[in-house]
Amino acid sequence: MRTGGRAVPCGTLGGMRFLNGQRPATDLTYADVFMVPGHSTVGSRLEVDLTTPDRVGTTIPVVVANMTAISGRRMAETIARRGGLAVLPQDIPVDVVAEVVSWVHARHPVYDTAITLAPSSTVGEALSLMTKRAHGIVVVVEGRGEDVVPVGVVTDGACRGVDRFSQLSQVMAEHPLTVPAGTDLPKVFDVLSGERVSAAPVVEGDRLVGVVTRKGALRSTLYTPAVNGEGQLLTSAAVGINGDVAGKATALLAAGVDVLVVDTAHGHQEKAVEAVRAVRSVAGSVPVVAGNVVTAEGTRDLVEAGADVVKVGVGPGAMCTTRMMTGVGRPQFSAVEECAAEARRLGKHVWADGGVRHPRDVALALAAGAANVMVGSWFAGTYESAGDIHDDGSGRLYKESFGMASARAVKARTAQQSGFERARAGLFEEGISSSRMYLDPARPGVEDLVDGIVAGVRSSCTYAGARTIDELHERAVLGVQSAAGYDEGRPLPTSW
Ligand SMILES: NC(=O)C1=CN([C@@H]2O[C@H](COP(=O)(O)OP(=O)(O)OC[C@H]3O[C@@H](n4cnc5c(N)ncnc54)[C@H](OP(=O)(O)O)[C@@H]3O)[C@@H](O)[C@H]2O)C=CC1
Ligand SMILES: Nc1nc2c(ncn2[C@@H]2O[C@H](COP(=O)(O)O)[C@@H](O)[C@H]2O)c(=O)[nH]1
Ligand SMILES: [K+]
Repeated sequence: MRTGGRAVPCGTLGGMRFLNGQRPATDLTYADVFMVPGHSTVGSRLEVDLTTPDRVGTTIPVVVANMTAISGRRMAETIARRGGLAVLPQDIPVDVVAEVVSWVHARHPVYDTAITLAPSSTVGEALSLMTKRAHGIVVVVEGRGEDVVPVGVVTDGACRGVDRFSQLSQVMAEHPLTVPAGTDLPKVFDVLSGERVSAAPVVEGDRLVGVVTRKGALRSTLYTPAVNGEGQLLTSAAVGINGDVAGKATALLAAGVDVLVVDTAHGHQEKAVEAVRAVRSVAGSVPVVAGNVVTAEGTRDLVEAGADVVKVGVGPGAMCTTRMMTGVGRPQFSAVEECAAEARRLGKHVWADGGVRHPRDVALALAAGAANVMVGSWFAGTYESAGDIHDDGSGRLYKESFGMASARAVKARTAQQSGFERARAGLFEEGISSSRMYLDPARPGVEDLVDGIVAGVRSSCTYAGARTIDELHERAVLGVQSAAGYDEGRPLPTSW
């Protein structure tokens, strides 16, 4: 594609613009801006294709941030099944990453992994495992390993008011409804609805292969899993910029990692640029994502070092104290807009990283030009995040989250160093060590949050008249609003 004799990568004609051409003099963040509807020929939100233009393999623009309290194996499996990607943190030892990656690659692209226990297991064990996943059942099985046969199903309701030491054989529903693998998904939905069960084991012959819920069957008709060339659920892992970067990247590649992320707070430092070069030199065709930066210059340096995707965001994260500690950072909407424009000029892409609290923020990041959006803390308060679940005493469930530059994370990351070095590193904390992320009782699973994001973004696209993420960026018209303007957009749960 050519404009005025200058080669422009596909999808960059136009780009977003400000209402009445009024580009503000100050930098903006998501809450500062709104999108105005434009003439649209997109007749249905289902006509919108949210496949990301960064070609990493995601079919929705959602990447789970590489944070220890959030991104683990269950998050990776669940989010990839719906088309997103979870990045495993740099602090996880390579052998553990290898084990997680091969486990995620072996998951079913349609059916959720079952929580299984033996008939002799206890109600206490079932209750402690039930909150690890959103589907709400434990499948009681006979047999070992991968070859198990379901003999019963236990729900949370069946465990209520029962002694925690009771055996599951005493409380399980025997001869449960099972769904043969491959059954037409609308039919699965109808059968589960007709039988008034929310979830059922899926079997091949007698053998358990997973669990399907009514919502899961519905979702599988709306979402396309993110998979690699072998059809396995997509995986990603982060590598830091210290030590033997090429060696660690090589080990991650040998483990089967599908997308590599070079992760550091200050991506526009020489050490980070060298780390990107080192990773690029061993990565072959595997996409390399690198960050974080907030300027066109930073973007250019990382792209020139070999990044396919540049990660944008300094200081917007919910666990992040960088701006309060240092005064450094940049309001995220403007950071994404500038970096995305530079990356597109170079034929590359950016991920918007941090500060996402509502579906609107994802839509606005894409309008600014991001190809994908990274979400951390918002997903901490879900069944699938890596942390353990707690009750705050009033019955509300929460998970603990912490920043990756917090004293807590630094302590874990520097465990191999001397006490002196660890104490010194701990002085430079730029994140909070403990926060409570409550589960929303109406949306306790990460897929519930993804449903909201995807519904919101599909709708944004039709308001803008866009069928794809590239078109949303090209067609978006943005305005700047006051705090009162933002407030007006909030729903009102009670009268005023
Ligand atoms: N997006 C964001 O706003 C931020 C994200 N984070 C996240 O926290 C985690 C830890 O990252 P990071 O702190 O880079 O740790 P890393 O362990 O990855 O190492 C950072 C390296 O960069 C050097 N460095 C130089 N200047 C800085 C600086 N201003 N801030 C941090 N390091 C600097 C450090 O040296 P030395 O220690 O000797 O100074 C160290 O060698 C990552 O997951 C990162 O993404 C952290 C902060 C901001
Ligand atoms: N300055 C810090 N930034 C951090 C820390 N831990 C994570 N992060 C960044 O935040 C995003 C996720 O943002 P969120 O608003 O969705 O939670 C993550 O990808 C990192 O870039 C930290 O300790 N300090
Ligand atoms: K912050």
